[in-house]
Amino acid sequence: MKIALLAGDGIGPEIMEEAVRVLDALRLPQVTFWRGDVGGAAYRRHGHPLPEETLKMCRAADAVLFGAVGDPECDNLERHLRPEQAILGLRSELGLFANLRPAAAMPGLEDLSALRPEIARAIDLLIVRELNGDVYFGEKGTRTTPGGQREGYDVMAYSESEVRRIAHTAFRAAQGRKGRLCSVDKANVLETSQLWRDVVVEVSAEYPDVALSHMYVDNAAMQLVRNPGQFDVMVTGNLFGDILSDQASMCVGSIGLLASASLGEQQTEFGTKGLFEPIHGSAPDIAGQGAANPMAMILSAAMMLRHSFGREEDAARVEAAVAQALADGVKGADLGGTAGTKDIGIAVAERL
Ligand SMILES: NC(=O)c1ccc[n+]([C@@H]2O[C@H](COP(=O)([O-])OP(=O)(O)OC[C@H]3O[C@@H](n4cnc5c(N)ncnc54)[C@H](O)[C@@H]3O)[C@@H](O)[C@H]2O)c1
Ligand SMILES: CC(C)[C@H](C(=O)O)[C@@H](O)C(=O)O
Ligand SMILES: [Mg+2]
Repeated sequence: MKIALLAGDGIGPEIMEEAVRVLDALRLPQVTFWRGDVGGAAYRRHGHPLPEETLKMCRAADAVLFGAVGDPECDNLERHLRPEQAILGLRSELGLFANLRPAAAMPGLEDLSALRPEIARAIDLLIVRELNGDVYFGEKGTRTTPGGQREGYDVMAYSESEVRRIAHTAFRAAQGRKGRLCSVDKANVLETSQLWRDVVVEVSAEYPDVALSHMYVDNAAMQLVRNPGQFDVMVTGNLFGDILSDQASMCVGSIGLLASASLGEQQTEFGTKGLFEPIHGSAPDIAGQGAANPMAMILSAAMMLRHSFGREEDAARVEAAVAQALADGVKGADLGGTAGTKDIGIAVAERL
């Protein structure tokens, strides 16, 4: 099992260390770790946020464990050299079009939520976010209007094949859960969304056992706070999924808790090749302080064990250890506690 570790920027290296601690503690057979440079750190060393050797390493690996990228000192670089281009580049180069972002309340830990416990208790949802298209990857640039003003533009587009393949992923996910799928779009305004909705409806004919509903994204943002328990699987585009998943994290408790899997179609001898990362970023405001919560990173490693290595039992062990650590009061500052990054990693490893 070849795992590429890309720690990246800011809190990335701190949280990655704790995920590796937990993986080491599992004593998995035949694991090889490769370490690669990515993001602002890679730009400084190699002049590019996604150096060719890092991409090569990721192509050769069975799975990629990714920390975070983003560095305020790089915010004025030309866009193609900015740290964020590394994660966007990996997602598209590796064909990772399906981003699974689960958000579930942990029993007994509903008081972590920013919502009232009786509302938070019911949260058990999965956001299926399309990851290779949308306004992220359309033509973009700046130009001058006829009136002489500067104008920025980013083209939003989805082709029907892009929508179809993520719809299949979402329907299949719903079949394995409670059988409900809510497609989130902005079809009342956007042509891209109308096509999205039409294609999702077409695909639904193949899944008569899944109850499909549609919701506009503004309403979905409101419903996530009003009654998040109504959702089972939500499927949406790249931009809406990015925003809604950060919001969902606070419904559970903290952005430091939410993991993700980015999957494509490539199979390895162990499972589906994927990239696994917390949904949060490099958190420059707390980087270097040992204050970041590594749980989202550790839970991303659990998702890797499940999806890329078929090790469901180990994945469940890690998830249970995280829940137990929280139940025992091991909380980072993001959850109002005092535990540091390393304390949390050690506490999880001890509870495996
Ligand atoms: N996939 C990625 O690598 C990724 C994701 C999101 C943002 N980013 C990048 O990260 C940089 C910072 O972006 P941002 O501030 O908007 O988002 P962020 O997710 O990095 O941080 C938002 C807030 O949440 C806190 N936070 C995030 N993760 C935490 C953790 N594990 N423990 C405790 N607190 C945590 C931060 O301290 C900050 O206050 C930017 O450069 C952005 O582009 C990268
Ligand atoms: C860093 C950025 C490109 C990224 C995204 O927008 O996809 C991040 O916000 C995420 O959620 O993974
Ligand atoms: Mg995001």
